[in-house]
Amino acid sequence: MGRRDIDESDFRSRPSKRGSRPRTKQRPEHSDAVTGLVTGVDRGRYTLLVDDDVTVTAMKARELTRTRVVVGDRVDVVGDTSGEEGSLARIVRIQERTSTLRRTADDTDPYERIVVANADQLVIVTALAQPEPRTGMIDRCVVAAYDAGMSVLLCLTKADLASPDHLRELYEPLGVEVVVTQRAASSDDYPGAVALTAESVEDVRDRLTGLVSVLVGHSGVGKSTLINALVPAAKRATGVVNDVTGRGRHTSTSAVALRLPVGVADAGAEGEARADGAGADGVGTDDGAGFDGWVIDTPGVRSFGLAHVEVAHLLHAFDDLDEVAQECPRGCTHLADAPDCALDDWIEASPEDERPARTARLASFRRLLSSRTGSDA
Ligand SMILES: Nc1nc2c(ncn2[C@@H]2O[C@H](COP(=O)(O)OP(=O)(O)OP(=O)(O)O)[C@@H](O)[C@H]2O)c(=O)[nH]1
Ligand SMILES: [Zn+2]
Repeated sequence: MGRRDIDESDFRSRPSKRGSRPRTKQRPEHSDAVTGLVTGVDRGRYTLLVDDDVTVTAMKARELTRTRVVVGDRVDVVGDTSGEEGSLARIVRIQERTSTLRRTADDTDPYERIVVANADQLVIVTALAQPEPRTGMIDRCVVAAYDAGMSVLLCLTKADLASPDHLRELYEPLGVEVVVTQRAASSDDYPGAVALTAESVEDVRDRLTGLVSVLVGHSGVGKSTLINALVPAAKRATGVVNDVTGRGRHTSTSAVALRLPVGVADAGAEGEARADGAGADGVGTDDGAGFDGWVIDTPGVRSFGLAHVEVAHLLHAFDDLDEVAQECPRGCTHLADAPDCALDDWIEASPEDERPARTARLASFRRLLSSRTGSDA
C-alpha cells in the first residue's frame, strides 16, 4: 500500500464532536512526520520500527488519546525519532489499515477490540494432544480471521503424540491450509528445551515468509516453542506453568511483532540477493541474513468473542457458498434446520463425484456459523 496521508477523522462515520480543528491547519504541522510500524505496546508506550531498522519509543499525541493504536499499525510519528536512549517520539496519525483483527470479550459483549492491524494471516496453533485440540476454539478463530479479511493457517503441533488426520479432514474442506510440527526424536526431555524437527520448522517458515502473521493458541500448545524455533532472538518463555495462578508465565497480555529471519538453508543466497538494497523488509540484521515477514505473538489472546461478526460478511469468505446462498429465502440462517436453505439444494443437485466434498464443506461451514453463537466447545 502506498503511503496515503490519512488521519483518524477519515475513519469516523459521524463527525467528531471535538473535530473543531480543520485538518488543513493540522497538516503542515506534521509535514516532517516519518512512518513507523508499531511492534509493541506497553502501558501507553509504543515501540516502533522506523526506516526498517531504528527502534523508536513513542507515545500518542493528545488528539489520539481516545484512538486505539495496536501492533501492526503504521503510524506517522514526529519529534525525536533518533531512537536514542531516553528519546520519546509522538504518534500523530494512524495510516489506513488493510485488515483489523477484532474480538469481543464474549459473544454478547458489544464492545469490540482491535487486536492487531494490517496482518495477512491468522496462524491457529493447536496441539494434537496435551492439551487436546478443541475444534470449537479453532472454529472461532477461523471465523474471526475470515471476518477480518485474513487467511488462515492451521498449525498442528506435537504430531509426535497424535495424528493430524482427523483435524485435516475437518478443516481442509474449508480451504484452510494445514501445517504440522513435531519434536525431534533427538530432543532430550530437559525442561523448557524441546527441539522441533528442522523440517517442520522450515515448513512453517515457508508459509510465513513475506507475510504478516498473527499466532494465537491456548496455553501449552507449544506456540512459544515454535516462535523460538522460527525467531531465535525472540526468547519467548516456554513450558512454565505458574504454581500460583496455574497459568503460563507470560505476564504481558499485549501483542508483540517479531521479524521473521529468512530460512537457514537459503540464508546466504537471500543475504546476497538483498545486498542491492531491495530488501525493504529488513536488511541490516545482526547476522546479515535478513528478514522476510513478521510473526506477531498474542500472549493474551486465548479465544475470540464473535459478537461483531455478521453472517453475510462471513459468507463472503466462501465464494461458492456465497453465490448459492443468494437463492436463499430472506433472513435465512443457512443452518442445518433452516427451511428451504439453498445450500441444501446445492448438495441435492451435486454430481455424484462432488457430493462428498460439498457435503463436507457445507458441514464445516455450518459448524463455523454455529460457533458464532455457540459456546467455546
Ligand atoms: N511432545 C511435544 N511437546 C512439545 C512440542 N512442542 C512443545 N512441546 C512442549 O509443550 C509444552 C508447552 O510448550 P510452550 O511452547 O511453552 O507452549 P505455549 O503455547 O507457548 O504456552 P504458554 O507459554 O502457556 O503460552 C512445553 O513443555 C514444550 O516443551 C512438540 O512438538 N511435541
Ligand atoms: Zn440459506
